[in-house]
Amino acid sequence: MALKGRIGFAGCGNMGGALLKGMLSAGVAQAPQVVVAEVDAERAKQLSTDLDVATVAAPAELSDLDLLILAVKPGLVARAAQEAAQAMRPGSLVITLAAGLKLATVALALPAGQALVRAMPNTPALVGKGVTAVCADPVQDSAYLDIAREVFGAVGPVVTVEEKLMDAVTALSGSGPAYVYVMIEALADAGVCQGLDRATALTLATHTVAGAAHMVIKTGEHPGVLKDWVTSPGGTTAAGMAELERGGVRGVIYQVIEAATRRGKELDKK
Ligand SMILES: NC(=O)c1ccc[n+]([C@@H]2O[C@H](COP(=O)([O-])OP(=O)(O)OC[C@H]3O[C@@H](n4cnc5c(N)ncnc54)[C@H](OP(=O)(O)O)[C@@H]3O)[C@@H](O)[C@H]2O)c1
Ligand code: PRO
Repeated sequence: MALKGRIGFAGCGNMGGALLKGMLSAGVAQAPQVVVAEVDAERAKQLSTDLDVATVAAPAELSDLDLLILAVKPGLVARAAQEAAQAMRPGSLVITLAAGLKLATVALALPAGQALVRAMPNTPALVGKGVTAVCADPVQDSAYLDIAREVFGAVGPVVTVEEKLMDAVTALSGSGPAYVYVMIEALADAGVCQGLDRATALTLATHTVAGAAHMVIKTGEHPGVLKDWVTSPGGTTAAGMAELERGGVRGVIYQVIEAATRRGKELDKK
């Protein structure tokens, strides 16, 4: 379904840009509805050239918005929200993408009663393969959460969580693509180490990760079952698995998610 009304972005870098491109490609928004406030002049020029959207230099120049997406770094959100607040129409919605920042913290920078949703998307939204968690104050009209689900539904599945779990979401799926890229890079490097040429190794590594993820999605099987399909008794995979376990990869992943979750909580206190 297409969104109605005017949509503004305050900041449109890696995440905002991925979301905007994904929304336009999916047809959930049309370029003439969108105005982007972006302080980076080069980035703004590229957005207007590549996506044909209107741009302004700062959130204070936004006007008449039905939806505002706050997509600046967490430390800049309060200021951008204060500047953009004058642009909001009655009945409008603000969506914050900021890692760590609680709804209550962002609400302090907005007029009393402004509808607000907190979302944690991820950058694969750019190619329509994102995944997003959303949350809102339970006393708020649930229609606003529906609008947010529509926005992010254009670029992948959307889950709704309690706000206390948003830092865990951020650690897992918000930051997660970076961990997977490291995995792809490491698989390719290790293939090169065994004599494969780099391009071949990268193709094999990338499609192995994508294919394995698709198997989980399409078959609905537990990843442990799918792992067993690959692992012949006494075979090559079992030999590799033994090294994975000796290296403590599962434990390291728990620590990674724990550290990133902790960092999310710190961001709200800065
Ligand atoms: N990147 C991700 O994977 C990801 C995933 C989920 C959520 N998020 C969240 O999304 C938000 C944006 O992250 P990002 O990685 O997209 O950051 P980013 O790439 O730095 O993009 C933010 C953009 O906003 C610009 N900007 C800064 N202050 C501004 C202002 N007052 N008005 C208008 N534009 C302004 C920045 O310009 P300058 O560079 O010149 O400052 C930059 O171009 C963060 O809150 C982050 O926690 C990010
Ligand atoms: N990128 C942001 C960060 O690293 C939030 C999730 C992904 O803080």
